[in-house]
Amino acid sequence: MTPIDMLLSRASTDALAEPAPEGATLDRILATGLRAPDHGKLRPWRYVVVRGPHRAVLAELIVAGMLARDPDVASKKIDKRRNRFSTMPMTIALGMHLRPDDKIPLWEQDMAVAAGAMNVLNALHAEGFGGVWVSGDMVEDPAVAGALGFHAPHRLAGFLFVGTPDGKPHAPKRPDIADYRAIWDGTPPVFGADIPRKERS
Ligand SMILES: Cc1cc2nc3c(=O)[nH]c(=O)nc-3n(C[C@H](O)[C@H](O)[C@H](O)COP(=O)(O)O)c2cc1C
Repeated sequence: MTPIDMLLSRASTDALAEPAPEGATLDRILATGLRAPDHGKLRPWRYVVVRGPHRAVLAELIVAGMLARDPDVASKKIDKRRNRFSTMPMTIALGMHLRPDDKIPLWEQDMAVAAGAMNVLNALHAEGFGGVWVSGDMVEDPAVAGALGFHAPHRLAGFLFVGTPDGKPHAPKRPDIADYRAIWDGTPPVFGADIPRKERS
């Protein structure tokens, strides 16, 4: 598979089984995150790997936050979240070590973290693993972020669920690049993606 075929074939999935990457393989995968563009060399990426019995501890923290925010939250919702966080082979909390007073704007720091996460997802795929980036109200929960080591202004950007894809094909239909690229001719381009389907020729 060429490198571009590898990038084009990556697909998010939460249908994940053991094994998840470990040791030197995991470090190599995470090291790709640190190759993301990073204006000002602020190095905002932080990865917290949650494995084994600690998954259930994180799941309970997340559930406690859900109940604190809404004591009437549906038990189905709680069960689903508890189950996901305690059974995914591995969760990687995506931390953002942010510097609000730096001359590099915060949005650029956020983007460096996002670019790093994308590299990690691609590296997982390249090594035969899989994953998905998830978020939700727990990302904003200071108790969850604090337990993982992030106190304001530092914060979470979400979680990667990581493991080995369950074997079923994960090949979602992708949009056509023709609708998302333009060759600029000096006038503002109109993208096919922004034209309602029924109005497209
Ligand atoms: C910051 C961020 C947060 C996301 N949060 C969720 C989420 O909570 N739940 C979810 O199903 N997908 C979430 N997604 C989308 C998935 O990660 C994924 O991109 C989507 O399912 C499409 O799959 P693909 O990556 O194969 O295109 C999030 C993506 C990003 C970038």
